[in-house]
Amino acid sequence: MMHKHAKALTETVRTLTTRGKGIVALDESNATCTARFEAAGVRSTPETRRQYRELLMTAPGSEDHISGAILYDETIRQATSDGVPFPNFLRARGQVPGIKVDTGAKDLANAPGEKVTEGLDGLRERLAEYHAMGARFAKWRAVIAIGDGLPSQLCCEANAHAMARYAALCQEAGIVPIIEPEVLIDGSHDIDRCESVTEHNLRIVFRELQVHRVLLEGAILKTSMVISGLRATKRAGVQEVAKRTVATLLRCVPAALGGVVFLSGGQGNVESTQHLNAMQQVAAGRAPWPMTFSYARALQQPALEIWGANQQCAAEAQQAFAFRAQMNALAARGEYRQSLETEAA
Ligand SMILES: O=P(O)(O)OC[C@H]1O[C@](O)(COP(=O)(O)O)[C@@H](O)[C@@H]1O
Repeated sequence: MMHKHAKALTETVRTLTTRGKGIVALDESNATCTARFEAAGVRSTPETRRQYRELLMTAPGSEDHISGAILYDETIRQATSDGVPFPNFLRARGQVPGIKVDTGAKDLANAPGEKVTEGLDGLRERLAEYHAMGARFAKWRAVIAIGDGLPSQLCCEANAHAMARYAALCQEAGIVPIIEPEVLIDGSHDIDRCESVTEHNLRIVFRELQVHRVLLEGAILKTSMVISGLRATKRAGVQEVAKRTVATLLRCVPAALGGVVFLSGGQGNVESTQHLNAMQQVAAGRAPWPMTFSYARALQQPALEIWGANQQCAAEAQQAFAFRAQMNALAARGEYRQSLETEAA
């Protein structure tokens, strides 16, 4: 069956995964944004959130490295200080505006310690509105926790089902779905455990996408890396993470998929860049889909610290953001070297 929006969807995928560019996630829900602002010493209000997102979106030079930005419902309705709606601003700069459409991960009934992501109610209508505002891609994040006996089959299946329904509705609206099943880094598990959970879960996700007739060419996977738990006694090194992640993706992700992007999930900034670079090198000539970044924290953190300490330092914060975007853009080509971090300083 030819999908009625196949052409538009695959074009959006192509723009988002342009070689040497990646996606910035600016879609923190108000609760997450407030927690990050408070840690940086900033009061979280609609206006401070708008100022901060404007600072990042308008950072000079970042447009060379960023293909699209994921916005939050509040943000997509906001505008630059000159009154240009954010989605219009992005489009004028050649960047694709995107929108987070899930309404958050809630406790999953009968599954203690596990969550299911909500947001399907009214989604068709919300997607039509976002499309009219200029959004051409969307994001939905499910969280899979590793623990004693976790994740359960129930949790993986409930989340995959919801994600597939979300993806099908997005494509019906001419919007590229980013499907983000995040295997959380929290815990003391080793990399073997992360690999088997990631593999098991990805198989369920792609089976469900197929059941719901999702056009793989018009969809993007946003995944966590195969990595040791944060509290693991012996954490795997950069090369190991790269090899395991690429091997797992090659095993589970159909070749027809439009692209694979990574979340940073609590890794350090430089660490996230190193991992992307190493994965690109490991995958060279083997991966059938483009791979790039879709980081929130790993792109924003230095900028937020500068701006949080002194809101007069907006230009410096912008430089810090554009710099991380540049480092990750190099990593997306497999051309990053850690010495570039200090050379620039
Ligand atoms: O506020 P939420 O919905 O919990 O989302 C948290 C963040 O997680 C992400 O999916 C991934 O971000 P990180 O790269 O910081 O892990 C972002 O897109 C999003 O802003």
